[in-house]
Amino acid sequence: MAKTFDEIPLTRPSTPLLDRIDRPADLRALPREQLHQVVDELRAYLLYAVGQCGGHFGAGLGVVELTVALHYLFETPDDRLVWDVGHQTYPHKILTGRREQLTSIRQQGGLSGFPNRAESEYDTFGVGHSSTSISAALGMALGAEMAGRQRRSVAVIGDGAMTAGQAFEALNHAAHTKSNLLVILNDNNMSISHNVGGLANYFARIWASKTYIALREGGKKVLSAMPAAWDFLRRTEESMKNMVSPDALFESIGFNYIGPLDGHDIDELLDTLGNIRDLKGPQLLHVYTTKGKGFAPAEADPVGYHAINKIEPKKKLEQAVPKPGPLLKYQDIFGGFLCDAAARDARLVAITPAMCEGSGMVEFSRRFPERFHDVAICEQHALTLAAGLACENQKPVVAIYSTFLQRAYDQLIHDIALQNLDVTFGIDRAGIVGEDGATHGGVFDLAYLRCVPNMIIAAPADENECRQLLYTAWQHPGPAAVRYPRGTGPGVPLADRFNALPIGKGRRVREGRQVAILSFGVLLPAAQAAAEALDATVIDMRWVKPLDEVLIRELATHHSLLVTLEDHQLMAGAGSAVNEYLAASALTVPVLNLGLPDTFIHHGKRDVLLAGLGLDAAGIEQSIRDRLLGLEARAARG
Ligand SMILES: Cc1ncc(C[n+]2csc(CCOP(=O)(O)OP(=O)(O)O)c2C)c(N)n1
Ligand SMILES: CC(=O)[C@@H](O)[C@H](O)COP(=O)(O)O
Ligand SMILES: [Mg+2]
Repeated sequence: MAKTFDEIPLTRPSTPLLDRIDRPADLRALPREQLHQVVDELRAYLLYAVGQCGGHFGAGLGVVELTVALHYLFETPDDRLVWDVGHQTYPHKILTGRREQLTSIRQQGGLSGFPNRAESEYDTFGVGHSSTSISAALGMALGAEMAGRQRRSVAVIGDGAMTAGQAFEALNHAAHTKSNLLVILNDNNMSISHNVGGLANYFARIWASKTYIALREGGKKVLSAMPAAWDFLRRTEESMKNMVSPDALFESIGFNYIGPLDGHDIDELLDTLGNIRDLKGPQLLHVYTTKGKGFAPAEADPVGYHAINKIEPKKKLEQAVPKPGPLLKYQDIFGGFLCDAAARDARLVAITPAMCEGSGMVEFSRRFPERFHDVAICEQHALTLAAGLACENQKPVVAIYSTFLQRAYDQLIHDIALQNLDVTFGIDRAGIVGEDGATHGGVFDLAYLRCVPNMIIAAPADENECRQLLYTAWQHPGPAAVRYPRGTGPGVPLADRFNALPIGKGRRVREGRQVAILSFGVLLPAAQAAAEALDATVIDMRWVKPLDEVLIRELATHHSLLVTLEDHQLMAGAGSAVNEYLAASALTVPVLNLGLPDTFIHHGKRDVLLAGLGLDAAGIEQSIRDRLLGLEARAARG
């Protein structure tokens, strides 16, 4: 039985076997009997390492045995192992040559928090957004077949990730191609929240039936001596089997279903995987695991321990679970808006694709359960569901991370904007998100929203403006989006009352001369600091669409340099919108656009990354000074 822990070790545990494993071949050289010790050492080291640096926690603990078994029986990296979401791959990274770097994970210059092809040959596919693993693994299987290569292809997907449409698109196609593909369903009955939906219930019933079968097997010996009782059980068994036959769903679409197995029984895993790894055609192995396995507090609170902060020495364990601080997070501003607006208007209904906690919706879900919908990891469904609600004159709000909204772009255009339906988007994690890195960057939403007719888009500068702009957007009788970042604001007090702000109107923050800084969103404080040094005008633009064109025209007339500032890709962002207006209006004032360059911004601390990109006060000031010098030099040349 695997060892369990009730504290996160603050000193590195002794891991003599693990220390000898610098790549899976070293693991495979060990006798099978030693794998129990490898599992215990790997779990102990994982606890220690994540305690040292913070990061995703429960999911990795839940796949320690599975990771060992997979790298032991499959010839990785030649056999392709594709993880889904990838937040559970810290054990995988430890076994594939990154044990000593694990404490650098999610830090600038350190390991990525997800599999990354540029990081290791064992990271066969870059993930971070869920439900892509089966498609990718099938593509690899087909690719190997085309190349005449004999290699195995394995996708490891969680029960949460399995709720997304793309997972079933891939299952459907795999059944069609009949490729040699192993899909391992890692079922811990958890998403980040508790998993929801018919699929989750189905999986739970399978497990219940497993218990039933164990009872039946156990009972057979006793009952067979009691014909009447045995007859009753057999009749009951028929009805139970129809209700919970585990293979019904997957077998009926063309997969050979195996399981469910105890995903923490390394011997059962090794035996089963050893038997099925060379079976032909699409196979689905269903394993049951516990999120947070082996660490009692995480097993008891898999939501709270989905990710943890770095454990500060001498601080108690509870410091590990992220707790609210003195400043409000933007997600909490959003949650407060939802509750206050819902209390006034029964038409408010809120939807999240499996991000209830991260979107600040826990209180709303408790106070208004009948108007709260966690639709599982189903962003496309979330948006069209909102469209349907709007058709019935409800006023739906979709809470969605900027990066995950990318997955439902057609639904936004085709189902909502084209029909000009009254759907409000609370777009969280807009801008650089920090430790989650490039897969989670919320840096494209202005580009992909701005060009959609009927959309209006707001970018608040602080907590109070966020609340008021959310209310304004929600009041608006059409598609409206408000984007705000991960983390806390500058501490601006919230006005109790809702106060709808004029749509498309900016706010003068500082009167200056020569230079006007047009700030779109939360970089306003940095703009203000730079403006003090430059005696520049500062505008909180508030709206990316519609732009405050009257204000821009006035600024262009009275300043010799306009500077746009945004936490978004420069290409097609808010600055581009200003440029387009100036060009269309034949206004020739010089413009300096400040924002994110045309590259992916990898993991690190958000503020440090922003400073590194020249988007802190010093960087903004320097960029403006450099541009002014350039203008002066050009003027001097005549
Ligand atoms: C498209 C997409 N939507 C949402 C998320 C956020 N997210 C990360 S992990 C997770 C839960 C995944 O559940 P499961 O696959 O069961 O993995 P577990 O954490 O239970 O091991 C979610 C919703 C994501 N990564 N990608
Ligand atoms: C793996 C994944 O996609 C989520 O766990 C994500 O990391 C959550 O991000 P936040 O921490 O910003 O809520
Ligand atoms: Mg799960």
